[in-house]
Parts: sequence; structure tokens; C-alpha cells
Amino acid sequence: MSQGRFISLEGGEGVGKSTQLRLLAEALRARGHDVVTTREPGGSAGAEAIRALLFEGDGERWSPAAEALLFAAARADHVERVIRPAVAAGQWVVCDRFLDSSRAYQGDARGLGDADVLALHRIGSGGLLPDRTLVLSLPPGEAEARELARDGAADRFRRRGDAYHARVRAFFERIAVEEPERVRLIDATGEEGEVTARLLAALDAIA
Ligand SMILES: Nc1ncnc2c1ncn2[C@@H]1O[C@H](COP(=O)(O)OP(=O)(O)OP(=O)(O)O)[C@@H](O)[C@H]1O
Ligand SMILES: Cc1cn([C@H]2C[C@H](O)[C@@H](COP(=O)(O)O)O2)c(=O)[nH]c1=O
Repeated sequence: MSQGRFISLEGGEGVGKSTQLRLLAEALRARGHDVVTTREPGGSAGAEAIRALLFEGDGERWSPAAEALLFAAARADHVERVIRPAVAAGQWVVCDRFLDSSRAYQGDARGLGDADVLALHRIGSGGLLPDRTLVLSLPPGEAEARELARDGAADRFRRRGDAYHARVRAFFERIAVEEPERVRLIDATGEEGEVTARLLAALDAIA
């Protein structure tokens, strides 16, 4: 049995994560890997139910702590029921967002703190980390233009405003510097296929 892997795609809204999830999975399948694609919040029945709770209502419905707990609970179910079994069975799991989104959005931008988010992750998911995290990076105006062309309107997370999203972007850029073995910053400008090629190149030692 080949060795399973766990890869997460991260970054702000509209940078191309869902598009690249599909394209990267196709490229990895073409290399002979058995690939499972999934997403957060969600990815298992219980976690999708929590996703609905998180997306309903206005942006301040949940306190930072309650929101972090909901994301951590969804992740615990997803990790236990989907991610760990797939990796143990030799599959490659490619996930649209994971722990680093909680660190960026709840820990940093909502002020909960990195240590508390990591503590929730240790309790809920045994501290599982991806083998590689690929952070897609676009100039701010470009991500927003792509997002508005796709949706026409902002969802409750997008409505938190520019300063909030600037903190998220800065947090992702920082962890790529601080955790270079796991986290790679990827230029997400240009054609979809060019971005996929950069992602594949950034899988170097684990592919
Ligand atoms: N390389 C690209 N060039 C131009 N447009 C792109 C590119 N990649 C994705 N798009 C388009 O940009 C929009 C946002 O892409 P996508 O939905 O993949 O982003 P996302 O990061 O998953 O967003 P969100 O976090 O909001 O779910 C989509 O309409 C998609 O078709
Ligand atoms: C996993 C995770 C996500 N979020 C936020 C980030 C986005 O604004 C939404 C998810 O939207 P998407 O279109 O499905 O990417 O949720 C968060 O704040 N914390 C998290 O842990």
C-alpha cells in the first residue's frame, strides 16, 4: 500500500482554493494517487451540519470563542471520520481549508490567540497537521474582483471588512515564513494551469 498524505489549501476568500482543489486532485490522480477531496468547515455529515450553523445569521452571531469551538468541533468529526481513515488507507486527502484558517480567522483576526486555537485542536483532533499546507496568495484587489464576479454579494465572513481580511492575509504569509517545512506560499496569479503547476512543485519532498 502506498503512503497516504494530507494536504491543505489555504488563503483568503476568492484566491482560487476550490478551483485548485479540483485541478490539483486531477493532477495527482494522473500521477497514480488515490485522491479524496474535502473541505472545511464540513467534509463529514456532522461537520456539514455545524457549517450550516456557522453560515446562518449575521457576522457577530457567535462570540470569537463560540465560533472557534464550533470550527474545532466540526474539524474533530471530519478528522476522525474522514481524514485519518483515508490517510491510513493510503489515500491522498486534499482539503479546502483546515486548522490554519482557524488560526488566521479566529485566533488572529478575531483576537482569540494562537495558543488557544492550537489547544482546541489538540483536544478535538489530536493536533493533526497536514503534511503540506499550500497558501494561495493574490493581491487583495484581485481576490475581491474574482469573488464578486463569482458571487455578486458578500457572505457573512466577507462582510467583516477589509481590515479583518488584511489580518487574515498577513497571518497566512507569516506562517509560511515561520513554518517553512509544512507551509508554502504560492503565487495564485495567472492562468489556472500555471497555478496548479506551482502547487505541484511545492509538494516536492512529499510527492
Ligand atoms: N487562475 C484564475 N484566474 C482567473 N479566475 C480564477 C482563477 N482561479 C479561480 N478563478 C475564479 O475566481 C473565482 C474564485 O475562485 P474559487 O471559488 O476557486 O476561490 P476560493 O478561494 O475557493 O474562494 P472562497 O474562499 O470564497 O470559497 C471563481 O469564479 C473562479 O472561477
Ligand atoms: C475552516 C475555517 C473557515 N473559516 C471561514 C473562512 C471563510 O470565510 C469561511 C469558509 O468559506 P469557504 O467559501 O468555504 O472557504 O469560513 C474560519 O473562519 N475558520 C475556519 O477554521
